[in-house]
Amino acid sequence: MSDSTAPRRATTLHRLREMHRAGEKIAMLTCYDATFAGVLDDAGVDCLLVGDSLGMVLQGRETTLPVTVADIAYHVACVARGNRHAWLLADLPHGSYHASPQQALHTACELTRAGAHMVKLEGGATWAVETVRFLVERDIPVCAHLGLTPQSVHALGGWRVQGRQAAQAQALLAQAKALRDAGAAMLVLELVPSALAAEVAQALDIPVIGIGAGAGCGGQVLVLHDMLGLNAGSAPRFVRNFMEGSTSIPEAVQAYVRAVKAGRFPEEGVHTY
Ligand SMILES: Nc1nc(=O)c2c([nH]1)NC[C@@H]1CN(c3ccc(C(=O)N[C@@H](CCC(=O)O)C(=O)O)cc3)CN21
Ligand SMILES: CC(C)C(=O)C(=O)O
Ligand SMILES: [Mg+2]
Repeated sequence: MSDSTAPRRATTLHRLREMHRAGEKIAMLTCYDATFAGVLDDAGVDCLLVGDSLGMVLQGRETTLPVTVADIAYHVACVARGNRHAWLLADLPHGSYHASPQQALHTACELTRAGAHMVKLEGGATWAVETVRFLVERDIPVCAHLGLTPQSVHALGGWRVQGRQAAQAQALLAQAKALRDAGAAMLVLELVPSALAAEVAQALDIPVIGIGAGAGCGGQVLVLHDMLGLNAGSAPRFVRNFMEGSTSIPEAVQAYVRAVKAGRFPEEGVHTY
């Protein structure tokens, strides 16, 4: 934990690497507007992600696939106005980076113009690795995303845990290393068994941020609405409602940050696979 008397500085990529080397867990939440950006930033959330999950939680769609670059850019601009310290990531939405590295660069620049510090893209196939390299060579920080990649939900056959079979697990580990070698500065691992996530996190020197991937990761991310209990009944198992035991939203977000930093969330066997 940093000295609470020192003025808080903006979270940079350099600072995230320092935190990771020092073993401090990184707390990330999704965020889609200026008011919540201020609340999350004040509560000590290190990274805000304008996720394409906004298609589901804000737009009411069944999947993230219909989300456009304009949708993400609009919410990035909103979040950037309310944020003061947090590192700001934006998802590259479905179909906005698959055609070519040039298309990915064009999309990434739209989002950096809107205020994003880093872009996140899904997948670990050769084309995705090449796209990561292309962006990083042009000084755009990139976060990779493996495991359950929601933009592939139809190809994967649903919201299913990934990497349960040994061959799948080895492929995921190899893809993670290739993405790191291509310059990805962060990796999100979604819905994978805890043991595999811990193995990946240990094999890489970059922060691995888990969602449904166990406490062996270098940090955690949740969808904001889920951790505020707004998805009750239909929330996946890896979600914890931090409004339980809190009397306000800022308090719930602080509880999330504390639980992540202390390694108390996620709990093995409760929120894990
Ligand atoms: N509100 C929200 N939260 C999320 O975490 C989220 C989204 N939306 N949208 C995009 C994806 C979809 N996600 C999901 C959705 C459902 C499950 C789910 O029901 N999983 C089962 C496990 C299935 C298995 O064992 O293979 C579960 O019981 O948790 C998981 C992730 C994660 N992402
Ligand atoms: C859940 C996170 C990792 C995400 O990609 C999103 O919110 O879109
Ligand atoms: Mg996403």
